[in-house]
Amino acid sequence: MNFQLLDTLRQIKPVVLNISNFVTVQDVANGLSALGASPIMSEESAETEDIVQISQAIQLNFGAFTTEQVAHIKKTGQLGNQYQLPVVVDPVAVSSINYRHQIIPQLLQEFHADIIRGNTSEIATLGGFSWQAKGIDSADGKGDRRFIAMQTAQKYHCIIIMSGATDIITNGTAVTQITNGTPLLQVHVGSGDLLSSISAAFAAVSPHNLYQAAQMAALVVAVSGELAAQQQSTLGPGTFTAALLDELANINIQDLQQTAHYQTQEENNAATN
Ligand SMILES: Nc1ncnc2c1ncn2[C@@H]1O[C@H](COP(=O)(O)OP(=O)(O)O)[C@@H](O)[C@H]1O
Ligand SMILES: Cc1ncsc1CCOP(=O)(O)O
Ligand SMILES: [Mg+2]
Repeated sequence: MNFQLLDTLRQIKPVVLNISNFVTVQDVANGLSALGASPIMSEESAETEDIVQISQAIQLNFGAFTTEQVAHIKKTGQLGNQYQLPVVVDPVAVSSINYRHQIIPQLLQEFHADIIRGNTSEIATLGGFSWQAKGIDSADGKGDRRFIAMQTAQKYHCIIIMSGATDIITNGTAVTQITNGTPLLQVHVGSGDLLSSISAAFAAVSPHNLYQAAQMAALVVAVSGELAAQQQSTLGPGTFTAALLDELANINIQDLQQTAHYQTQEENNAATN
C-alpha cells in the first residue's frame, strides 16, 4: 500500500473530468474537492477535447446516461486513451438493466478502461458471471468474489475494484482485500460513484501503477467512512453525509496506517496488515 499517494494527490490536486449522473454529481464534486482533487463535470461533447487537454484523469459514470450521452461517453473515453489519461469506468446497474447490459460491454470495446469500479453484481456481470442485483445495488450471489474480480480484470485487461463490505482490488494476478468501511456507506447513495471518481484522482497521480492507485482510493473511502461513522453514535444517513465529507478533507496518512485492515495476495505470497 503506497500511503504516500495521499500527500502526492494533495500536492498535485489533479483535475478529474467526470461524465457524471444527475443523481450524485454534486456529492462526487464535493467529495473530490474535499479530498484535495479538482473536479470538472461536463455534458457537452463539443468541449470534450478542450477539457481532456486540461485534465489528468477521466471518470465515466453510467448512472443515468441517455442515448445522446452514449456518443459523448464513447468520445470522452477515446480521447482519454488518445491523450494517455487514466480512464475509470463505473458500470452502474449493468447487472439489473437489460439496456445497460447491452450498451456498456459494447462501449468497453470502443475505448480502454484502465480501472473498472463496481459493486459485486456489476463486476460479476461484466465478467460473465451471475450475481443478483437490486437496482443500483448488489444482492445475493454465489462464488469466489476474488476469482470473479481477477477473471474480469483479465478479460478487460484492466484493474478491477469490486466494492462491498470487503473491497477487492486486483490487476488479474495480485489481489488486495480491504475490510474497512461502514454499513452507512452502503446506505449512502453516491458512495460508489465517489469511489470511482477518487480512483481516477489517485490514478492521475500514479499513472504507472494503477493497482496502487486503486488500493489507495478504496482504502481512503472505506476508512473515511469508518472514521466518520465512529464520530457520533447517533449518526444517521444525513449527518453521515456531512461527516464523510469532513473526514475526506481531514484524513491523513497516519489515520490510514492506524485504521487500515487489508490483506494483499501477490502472485506468489501474501502479506496482511
Ligand atoms: N456493508 C458494507 N460495510 C462496509 N462498507 C461498505 C459496505 N457496503 C459498501 N461499503 C463501502 O461503500 C463504498 C461503495 O461501495 P458499494 O456500495 O459496493 O458501491 P455502489 O454504491 O456502487 O453499489 C465502498 O467504499 C465500500 O467499501
Ligand atoms: C440512484 C441512482 N440512479 C441512477 S445513478 C444513481 C446513483 C448511484 O450511486 P452509487 O452507485 O454510488 O450508490
Ligand atoms: Mg454504484
